[in-house]
Amino acid sequence: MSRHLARTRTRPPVTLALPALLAVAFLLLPLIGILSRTAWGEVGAHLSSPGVVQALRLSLFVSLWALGLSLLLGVPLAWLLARVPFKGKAFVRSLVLLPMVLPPTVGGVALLLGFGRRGLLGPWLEGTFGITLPFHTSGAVVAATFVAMPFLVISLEGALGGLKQSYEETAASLGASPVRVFFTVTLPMVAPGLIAGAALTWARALGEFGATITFAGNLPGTTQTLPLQVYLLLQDEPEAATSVSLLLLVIAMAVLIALRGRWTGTPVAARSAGAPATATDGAEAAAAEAERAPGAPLPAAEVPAAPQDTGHWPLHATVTGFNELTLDAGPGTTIAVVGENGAGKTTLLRALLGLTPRAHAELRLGDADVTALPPHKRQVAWVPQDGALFPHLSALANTAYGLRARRVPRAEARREAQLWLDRLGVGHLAARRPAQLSGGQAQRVALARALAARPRLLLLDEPLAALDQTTRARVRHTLRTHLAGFGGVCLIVTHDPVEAVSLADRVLVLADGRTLQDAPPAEVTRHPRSPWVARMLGRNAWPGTASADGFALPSGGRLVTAETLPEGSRALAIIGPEAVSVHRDRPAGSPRNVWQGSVREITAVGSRLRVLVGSAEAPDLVAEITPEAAAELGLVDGSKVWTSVKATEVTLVEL
Ligand SMILES: Nc1ncnc2c1ncn2[C@@H]1O[C@H](COP(=O)(O)OP(=O)(O)OP(=O)(O)O)[C@@H](O)[C@H]1O
Repeated sequence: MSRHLARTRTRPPVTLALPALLAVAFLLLPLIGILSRTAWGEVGAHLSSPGVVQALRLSLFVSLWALGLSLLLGVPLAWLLARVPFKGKAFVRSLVLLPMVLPPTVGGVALLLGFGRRGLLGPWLEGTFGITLPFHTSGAVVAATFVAMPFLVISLEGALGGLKQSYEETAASLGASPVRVFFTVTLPMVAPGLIAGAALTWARALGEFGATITFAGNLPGTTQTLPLQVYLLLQDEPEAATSVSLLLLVIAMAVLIALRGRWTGTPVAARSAGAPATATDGAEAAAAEAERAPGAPLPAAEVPAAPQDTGHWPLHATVTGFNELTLDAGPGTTIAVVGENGAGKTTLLRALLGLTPRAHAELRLGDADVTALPPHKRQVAWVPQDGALFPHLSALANTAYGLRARRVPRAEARREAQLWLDRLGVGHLAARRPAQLSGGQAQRVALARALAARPRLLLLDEPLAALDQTTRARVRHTLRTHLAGFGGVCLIVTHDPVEAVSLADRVLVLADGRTLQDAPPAEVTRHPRSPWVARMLGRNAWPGTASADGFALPSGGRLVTAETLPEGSRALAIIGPEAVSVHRDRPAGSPRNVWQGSVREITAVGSRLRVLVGSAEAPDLVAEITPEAAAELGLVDGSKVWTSVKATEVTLVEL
């Protein structure tokens, strides 16, 4: 394999390879110079001389302080730049980067004019705190911090930028305050970027020269750090200077090799950092689940008692902005939210969470008006599409997260979390990290985590979308069982008609952010109010106008119907695919709607076939027939057929 790869690897063009090699040589030569001129026998003596030891100690002291200050100031600054939109952000970012491109001596002059004795802040610092920065070790710290902090800020900002915000938003929906979210979710998840930035910052502070000598001076034991020593030694003892340079070189190289380029802000890679394995790992995940028999949901009789608030939380919401709608639902109602792409489903959920300025929700849960509350105080739990399990926490710690955020003692929170995991059939996986779970298992843990947070409103954004068919059916069953005991309202965004019809008590159809239909599944299936919903539910839906003798199609065709609507009213004619008959020859008999056409597509749905027939006389029509019937008719793509629909099988829905 590797030999094959070596053979197929393309040779880089000489015009690019040559300058690149020259660049490497250009960077390498000075290092070779140091190595070749080092008096290896005397390195020990040079590095242990009192002056060097003193400078080394001072360098470590100054660089560690500079690192501490950079962390203290730079971490919040990086967070602000990455997370908060504000005016002048480009200017602040340029300001952060400035010390990286400014000649360090110019930086030193600027520091003198800012913090020096006669600088802007100097007299105040001296008068109030008795602090004089120049010619003092604290001055060396300030100079080192000035030049080194940008490395921390850009590295961390890059890492924060690559972190999906759904983790932090989910944490907030589980009740964690912004500060708690920052320390328990954000920081651990960007730890590689933070560590890399910190290492670079420290290395840069250790090597700082120009700003220090200009601003803090070159006083032995006070501000004379190792790089300043090198400069002095170069004049009197060049060999000692080479030995000290070698030391700094080794430290810098060691830091860079250890980081292996990570400082440029590598985002947390989905799978490796612990995002759940998508269950589209398919058969493998399903097989793994089946194999772990203890993972099957518990039969209702064996389900441990729900450790949740036993309250009942009706919902009343008035949403304005992109979404314009009012929603009322009794406790325990499950509502499927459906609509075309861009209809405003996610925006509605985010408005209820208080997470978007694009829509505003006046929200009442039970007796409490939570409109003015921030997301973490609303008790509205959210399960985003990918589950957003925190990759650095075990399934148990993930599930206990909401309880811990509500200050439930650790032991109690873990006990309750374990109960929820047991209820959802994943109790045996409590110790696993999300990366070690299949998609179906991860979704159950995400659901357990949301329910354990004792929400009063539950929002599930396409909870089963990432799962394969087998796992999807199993998790749907689990979901139905456990939503049954939930005392609040549950909104499930879905594109899957089976999910909408089988899970929900009501289907809320959105179009352009508004309610197009809000009715029980049976009613929506029978009387869909838009062609899109009808098609989503697998039905034929033809828009047209009611006429005296039936239904007029815009193309000029006519439909014979048993029911009638006031003449001229706009309506949808709904025809179930099972009500469409397919024939080889023109059918004779009772009054029927009959069209001639040709088969455009045949697809399998479960044990039946759906046949799409195109016709010049009527819109496209889908028929559902058995494979045996299809074989008898000899149907293939392009077959000439006749379709018929009884007048009594056409339902008219006034628009
Ligand atoms: N942050 C945003 N800024 C501006 N417009 C946005 C933003 N987020 C969404 N939109 C727009 O708002 C509309 C509704 O988006 P939303 O994500 O709520 O739709 P959806 O029904 O969830 O769609 P989908 O089924 O594709 O997920 C879309 O037209 C979308 O382009």
